[in-house]
Amino acid sequence: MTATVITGIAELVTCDDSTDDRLGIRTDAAVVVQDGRVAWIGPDAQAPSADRRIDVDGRALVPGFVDSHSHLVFAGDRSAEFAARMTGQPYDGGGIAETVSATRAASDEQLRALIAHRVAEMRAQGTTTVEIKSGYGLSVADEVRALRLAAEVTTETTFLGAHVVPPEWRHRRADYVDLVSGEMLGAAVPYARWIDVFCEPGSPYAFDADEARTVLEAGRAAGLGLRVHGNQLGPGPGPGVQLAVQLGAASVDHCTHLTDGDVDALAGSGTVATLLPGVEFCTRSPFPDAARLLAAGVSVALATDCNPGTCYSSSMPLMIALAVREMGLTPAQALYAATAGSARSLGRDDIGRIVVGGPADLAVVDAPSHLHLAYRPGVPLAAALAV
Ligand SMILES: N=CN[C@@H](CCC(=O)O)C(=O)O
Ligand SMILES: [Zn+2]
Repeated sequence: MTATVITGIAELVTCDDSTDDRLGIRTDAAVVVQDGRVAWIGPDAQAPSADRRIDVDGRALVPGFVDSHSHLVFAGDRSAEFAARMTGQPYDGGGIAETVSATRAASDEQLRALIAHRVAEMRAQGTTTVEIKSGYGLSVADEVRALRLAAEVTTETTFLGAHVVPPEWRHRRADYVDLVSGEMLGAAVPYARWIDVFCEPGSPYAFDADEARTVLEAGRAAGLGLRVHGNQLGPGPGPGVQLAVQLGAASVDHCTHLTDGDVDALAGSGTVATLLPGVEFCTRSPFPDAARLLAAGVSVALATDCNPGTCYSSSMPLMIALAVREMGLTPAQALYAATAGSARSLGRDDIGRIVVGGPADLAVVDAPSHLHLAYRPGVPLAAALAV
């Protein structure tokens, strides 16, 4: 039962919703951690003695980031696809098949090492919870393997057998949808908490609204929570947001192209809009207007979508900076979306906040306030604090 007191905190961001900006900022505070949980928060001058002291020496302490959308289980390299895109090639999801081949060819040990490296990279930038999707296996055995390996590092695992129709099934789409909603789902369920679908009607690779509904309803019947990749490729209305709201999905992710009707539907729902600004950045797409979503009363989350195709970045601070610069969020709104907002998209109220009794998932920012996360883009200020 070792207790640690953290002192020297210039700004403590609790995200306890107690203030107008929802950050619940306290200055001159100290935090005591015992057995991995926050045991006490109070004025620095009244900090109790403890077995161990960490002096953060005038830095900010914020909730560890919650990265609620990632695809970390993959092998291979698509940097050439990125370079081609920067010369004008559009993103259409076709490159996913290349990652599927490389991932199937990798051994468990190779994939485990790749995942561990990426998770460490995230922690080094302040992320303490990560959701990880399958979706580069696309056979029963390869999807189960991806989820089994993901479950070794997180409880937030998502079955994405409906990422794209793999090449060997492209002329039998309906049969692939049956496989995903039947045998593959049954094998995936023991390792998954969520099910997700890439719903994009104009794409030859992704799934239309009817196909996506079939997969999601099967997932729900099997006890999984629902998530949707929706309204990414546009322009033009995509059915992903409407489907997510109709089915009561926890989150619809991307939301790059939204109609007024989509915003209204989200505002009247419990579905979180998870924005992935790294994708717009890396695919040269228009950024969605996050301020418009918040003004309408939509719950907004931020995540990296770390994946080899549309955004190979593991950096939540970069997402915060992009959301402020390109999506109209204030630094406070962006930080909230990257912590408590993202936790909400995972149906979690125990993470993304610093509260007594909650887990000590903490990130230290090498600056006097959270403002520096957006103010100093690309500078490695944030890191998870090992207590
Ligand atoms: N849109 C679908 N899936 C990923 C990209 C996957 C890839 O291109 O490898 C995304 O979230 O952007
Ligand atoms: Zn994704």
